[in-house]
Amino acid sequence: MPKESFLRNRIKSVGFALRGALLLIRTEPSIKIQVVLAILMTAVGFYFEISNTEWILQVLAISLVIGIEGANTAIEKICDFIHPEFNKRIGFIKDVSAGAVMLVSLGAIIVGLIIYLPKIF
Ligand SMILES: Nc1ncnc2c1ncn2[C@@H]1O[C@H](COP(=O)(O)OP(=O)(O)OP(=O)(O)O)[C@@H](O)[C@H]1O
Repeated sequence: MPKESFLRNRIKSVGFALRGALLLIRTEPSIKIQVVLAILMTAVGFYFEISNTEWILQVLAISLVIGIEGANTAIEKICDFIHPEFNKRIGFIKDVSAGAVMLVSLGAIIVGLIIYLPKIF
């Protein structure tokens, strides 16, 4: 059987990734909230006419939070699949994964404060 072309494989992978992103948005409440916040912050960015550098930082902060939240969801699903029962080590893995989301979220909040506080006050 002939090997599929490199380009065809890449296009397929993008399709799978898009399906994953849509699944996340449709099924995960935390991702839904973050997407709503991302849309809100984009509107706020237009309202305050933030600079190109500020847009870059805001887009990076938002995509980092949503991306890490997606990875956290995947880790939680793996944990639930391999060990649905209570287990101390599974609890540790889930806590660490949630902690990673909290750390990038804190960073994103600080970026937001640095951008918008001087514009508000
Ligand atoms: N199988 C388990 N064994 C031990 N502790 C668990 C287990 N499942 C969950 N926990 C504990 O409960 C916490 C929440 O886990 P859960 O899977 O409900 O994540 P969540 O943050 O509520 O998920 P979501 O992102 O869907 O809101 C974990 O961080 C962990 O401390």
